[in-house]
Amino acid sequence: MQAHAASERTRTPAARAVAWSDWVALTKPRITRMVVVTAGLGFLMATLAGATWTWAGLLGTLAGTAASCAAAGVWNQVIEREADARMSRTRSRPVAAGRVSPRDATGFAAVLAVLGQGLLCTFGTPLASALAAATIVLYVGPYTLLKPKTPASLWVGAVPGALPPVIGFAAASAGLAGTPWYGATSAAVWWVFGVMFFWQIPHFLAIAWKLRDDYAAGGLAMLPVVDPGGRRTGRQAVAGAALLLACVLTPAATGTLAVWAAVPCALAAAAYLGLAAAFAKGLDPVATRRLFLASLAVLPLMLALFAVGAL
Ligand code: HEM
Ligand SMILES: CC(C)=CCC/C(C)=C/CC/C(C)=C/COP(=O)(O)OP(=O)(O)O
Repeated sequence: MQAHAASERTRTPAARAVAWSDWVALTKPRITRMVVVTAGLGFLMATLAGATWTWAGLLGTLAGTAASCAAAGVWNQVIEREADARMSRTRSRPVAAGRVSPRDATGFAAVLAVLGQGLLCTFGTPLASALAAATIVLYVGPYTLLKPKTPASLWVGAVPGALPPVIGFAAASAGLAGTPWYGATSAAVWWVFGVMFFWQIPHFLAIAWKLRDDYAAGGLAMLPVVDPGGRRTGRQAVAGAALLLACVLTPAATGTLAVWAAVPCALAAAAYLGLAAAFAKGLDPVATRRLFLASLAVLPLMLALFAVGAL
């Protein structure tokens, strides 16, 4: 019995069959789900602008985006395995915990990336595939590599975080270029990019402030780790929320977003800004939690309003 237990402990990850749950966990299913929803929103915006709707186009695009996002998440876990192993939130991840070898995970990511690009080229457009490839590169390259070095990684990571609606739009918009709708709706999609980009700043700073000890243990230079007093963290959260509000007011003023959609959107952004200001002032657990929870509520509301209110 003891000999058996010892041999269990000394088995390498490669020698043991990987459990299905670990393949699934490697794909970061929660972030992949959000990415699929926001890519679907971009696809919907293109079809509302007159692009041809097909189920094959939609499902192929969503599957291709999901596979691309999963590939990015798997590669990220290979690169960050040592940091992940030091943080309580991430130490049970499959590569960090040694249940999947970096080599197997890298192979899995490559298969997912090729599958994703194939699906996007076949059921979407080459432009959508190129944008997804660029999203993977930005996330796995600059963002992941900058995390241990500088808090500016957040502003870099917000780019791949905001690109999925643009990918969905590009996948559905074949044949749409040149039509009167195309220019207006593609402008609206870039405002959606802006909304998602700036929304992430308070979203993440609230999380990182709460988890600052964990990020410090992982050796990641998130803003709350290098700014223990929290002044810069609070200021950047307020700046992100203020720029988010500008991403609602500007398209409303230029006629890209209908006023009936812009009003509730602006109210949501203003409430988010108020909560970011309260967070910056107190930096207490209640204000931090409120800002995080508000981030989860305002994003779906604003994205839905942009999808139906874009002119
Ligand atoms: C720089 C970009 C981002 C970073 C660093 C980030 C980081 C995180 C982290 C660490 C959590 C876990 C919080 C916890 O365990 O308490 C989280 C939660 C969450 N994030 Fe983000 N996030 C980013 C972008 C996004 C984007 C683009 C979306 C949606 C499209 C999103 C949606 C969510 C949601 C819904 C949750 C709560 C539920 C869950 O954990 O899945 N995040 N985020
Ligand atoms: C279509 C496609 C390729 C989409 C990929 C987009 C993508 C992965 C966006 C994620 C945004 C982001 C920076 C999340 C945090 O990652 P993190 O590494 O800080 O999270 P962690 O701390 O949980 O590891």
